[in-house]
Amino acid sequence: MPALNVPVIDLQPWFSGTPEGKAEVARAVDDACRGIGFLVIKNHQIDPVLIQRVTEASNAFFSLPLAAKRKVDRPRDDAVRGYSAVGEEGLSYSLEEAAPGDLKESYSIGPSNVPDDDYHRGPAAGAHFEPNLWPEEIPDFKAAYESYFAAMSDLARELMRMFAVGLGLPERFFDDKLDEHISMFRVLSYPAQTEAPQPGQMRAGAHSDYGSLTIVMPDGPGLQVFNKAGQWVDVPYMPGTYAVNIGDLMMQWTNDQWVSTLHRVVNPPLESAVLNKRRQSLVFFHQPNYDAMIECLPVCLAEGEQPQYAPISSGDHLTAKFVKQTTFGGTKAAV
Ligand SMILES: O=C(O)CCC(=O)C(=O)O
Ligand SMILES: [Fe+2]
Repeated sequence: MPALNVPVIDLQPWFSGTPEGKAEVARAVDDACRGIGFLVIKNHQIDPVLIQRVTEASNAFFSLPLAAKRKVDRPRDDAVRGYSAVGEEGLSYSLEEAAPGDLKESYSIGPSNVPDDDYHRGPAAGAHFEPNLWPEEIPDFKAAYESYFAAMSDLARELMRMFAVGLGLPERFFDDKLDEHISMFRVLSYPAQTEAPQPGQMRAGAHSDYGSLTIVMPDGPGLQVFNKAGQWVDVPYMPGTYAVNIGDLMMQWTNDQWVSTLHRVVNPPLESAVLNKRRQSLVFFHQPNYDAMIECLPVCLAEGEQPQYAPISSGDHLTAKFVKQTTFGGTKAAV
């Protein structure tokens, strides 16, 4: 019987480092990834002061006048950097569903301090190491975002180690496929709603994520996940915890043994002064090195079973998702 609700997993035994503690956490993580594709983690070791700094820098950015935000506008469809305004992205486009744009604005960055060599700047790198944009109005913005990106990269590597142990692989199996990861960090700001949304319009429409895993720090409820019984259930909101989910790439790597689940962010009740307020979430989309090959893990194949997917590089997998979105959405693609 798969899990129908999102489990809360305490990572302390993993970080304490005993073999039993690590095995226990890895087993719980593996169960969650098979059953519902989502977990909430506590004792994740991320400094609350850093979370606060990024939160405040983001509050300051989204409070700027639109013209100031437009100075760091997303440069191109294939370059997810900088600012996107309300309604410019629709996550459900990736499902080939026509729906109005999401009721959110966002700011995105990728890796910083990228070396000027062929691997990072040559044609094979495509737009994966596109330079970041920085709003000059907020002094701590760049430092806070870069530190947070680095902290998330470390946590994601640790989660991938839990994944490896949970799947029965050596703990460091994924390490060399992540050391040049092409992840994205996005802060999403969902404004308080002043009028009823259009039919089908949400803060974030139903979608699955693309990459290996996503680490989300919301500042309030609203995130829901579609479980194997066909019900939308709330992801437990507990201040200070992260929601983690796996993306399509991880599902493919495990030959569908793990599930990349549909999720969405629902609208607040329009009339409620308490619940209808701006919602901000810090979202880290982890994506392996562009040249890492995503090829059915042998531990995920039963004897005589065939892989369901042809091997593909992480970079091509991501690019294919963007192409699908821009083609269908006809507007700037979301992540
Ligand atoms: O804001 C959230 O809680 C989640 C957003 C999300 O699922 C996404 O941007 O992919
Ligand atoms: Fe998502």
